[in-house]
Amino acid sequence: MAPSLHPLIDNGITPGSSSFSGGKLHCHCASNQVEITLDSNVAHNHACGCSKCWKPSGSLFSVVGVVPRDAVSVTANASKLSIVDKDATIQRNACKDCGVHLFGRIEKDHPFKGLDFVHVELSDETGWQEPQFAGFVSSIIEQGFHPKEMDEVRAKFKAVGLETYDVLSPALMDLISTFTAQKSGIRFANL
Ligand SMILES: N[C@@H](CCC(=O)N[C@@H](CSCO)C(=O)NCC(=O)O)C(=O)O
Ligand SMILES: [Zn+2]
Ligand SMILES: [Zn+2]
Repeated sequence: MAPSLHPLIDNGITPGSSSFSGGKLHCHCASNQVEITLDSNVAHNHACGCSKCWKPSGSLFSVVGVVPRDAVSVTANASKLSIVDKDATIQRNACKDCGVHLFGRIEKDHPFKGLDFVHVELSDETGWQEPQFAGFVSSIIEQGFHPKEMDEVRAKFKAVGLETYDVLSPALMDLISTFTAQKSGIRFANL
């Protein structure tokens, strides 16, 4: 059987709703679930093949999007959260019991500072923005995926209408490079 990319992608993509304005996320614990309330839909939602983003078991990819950090609140069982890697750019807050990542926050100077990374599959609601592209695709090889099967993975994304990149999408890479240029003193007119 072909490996699962992600449950939100394998059987085709369901478009989100432009009027949807948020909902709740829950970890996978059977009881005392960590609950996060989001007062916003996600943006830049994407499949991520990197080794750091949380993936549902059996899936090669994570699906992760961003929300303004002011739109994120922990509304139950906050004491179960712990940061996976305090040195990482994205500080991923995971449930100590089930391992699910509830939100990832950037505290250092970074183009995405102010945005939290979240996984909408942890919500029962529908209307979340659908995945827009697949990023860090080649990174799955670093986790043991066979290099010769990469064409099949990229073809599956294409078949459901998603572009694949080995870092992030051009729009996001341009944002990162613009931030880096400005930090080094470059000023662009009419941005
Ligand atoms: N090949 C590495 C890549 C790890 C990586 O750089 N991940 C990205 C994307 S995460 C969501 O898009 C990143 O920005 N990481 C910053 C961080 O994780 O703190 C690997 O697979 O590990
Ligand atoms: Zn849990
Ligand atoms: Zn990632």
